[in-house]
Amino acid sequence: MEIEAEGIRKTYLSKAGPVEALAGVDLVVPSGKIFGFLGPNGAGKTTLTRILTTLSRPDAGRARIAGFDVATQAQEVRRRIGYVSQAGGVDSGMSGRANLVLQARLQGMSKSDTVARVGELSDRFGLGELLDRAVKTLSGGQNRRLALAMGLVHRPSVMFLDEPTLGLDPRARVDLWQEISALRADGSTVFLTTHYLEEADALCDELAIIDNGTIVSQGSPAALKREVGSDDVISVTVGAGHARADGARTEIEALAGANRVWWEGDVLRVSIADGGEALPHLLRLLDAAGIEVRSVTLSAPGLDDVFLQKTGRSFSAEGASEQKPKGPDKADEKTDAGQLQGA
Ligand SMILES: Nc1ncnc2c1ncn2[C@@H]1O[C@H](COP(=O)(O)OP(=O)(O)OP(=O)(O)O)[C@@H](O)[C@H]1O
Repeated sequence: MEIEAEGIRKTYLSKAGPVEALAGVDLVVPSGKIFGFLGPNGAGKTTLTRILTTLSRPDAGRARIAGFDVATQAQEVRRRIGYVSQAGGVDSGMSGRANLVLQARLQGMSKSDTVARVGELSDRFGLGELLDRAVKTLSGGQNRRLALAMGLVHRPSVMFLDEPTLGLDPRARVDLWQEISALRADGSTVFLTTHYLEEADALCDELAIIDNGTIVSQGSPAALKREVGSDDVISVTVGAGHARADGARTEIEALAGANRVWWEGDVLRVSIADGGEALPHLLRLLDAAGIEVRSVTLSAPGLDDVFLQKTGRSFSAEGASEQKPKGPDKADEKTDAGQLQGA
């Protein structure tokens, strides 16, 4: 196992009183996988990431990376991990190349190894002439690619990415997903925090969902959705023949796995166990009844259904909306980042 955590607890003391960020977290992450740590804002994702990357100490519990204890063998851990925080750790006044070189030297790499590695990473991330521009002139997506390259300078086997696509437009987000998938193809383990449900679903082999400092569910996205057991919903917008459609209702209700059939205006909805399997049968029934079908959609249960069932609240209502990346001025980020760079 590449990452193991047991009983991790962390409470922050703030002026307003104690904030329990992690209330006993257990995790096991196999190597060579993309592991998603999904939860709404404030759930505890960054706190756990900082503990696993040796930047913060838990109040209780133990964690190991590649078999090394994060508290007592921090140097060993730091050699094996890369961490891209929400702030990115990139100095925006310097060029990308200067950032990469600085990072490599801080990691103790020789000059010749640094030059070779910067060249490799430049090719790999298509950075090219972007490397010689000041970082502040780069787009959000280019900036994230540079931050990812910086995290990879010392060839870590485990990458921690804290909200890697936060604030990016959909195109740049999908580009970055490809880069993250390529890390797995190279054999790295990726631990990724996100509050984007579709990102967790599309990218991760396995997921843990955290809420209020507690893991509420863990498994592959498909297994979590199966566990919830929600039906697919087929929605058919009908044209002429709407009135006649009710004549077919008994047969529609008799379709295998159908649990509920109802109308919303001119849209017929069927809640059914396996929508893909039932869809052709449903369309044949409607056709036989002389009903004009204008459009059809099939929606499968999503991770939002999993969150709803496990917590009793909807994910989107929990502040999981768009937000800006945290700046480097986030509490104790600067001082702690120095620890990792100095490793
Ligand atoms: N330095 C700190 N002092 C006091 N409270 C803190 C501190 N850092 C985090 N917290 C609180 O601990 C809880 C967990 O925060 P954390 O940043 O780990 O959540 P998160 O899941 O990463 O959120 P986000 O998605 O917004 O990044 C929140 O209630 C947060 O306000």
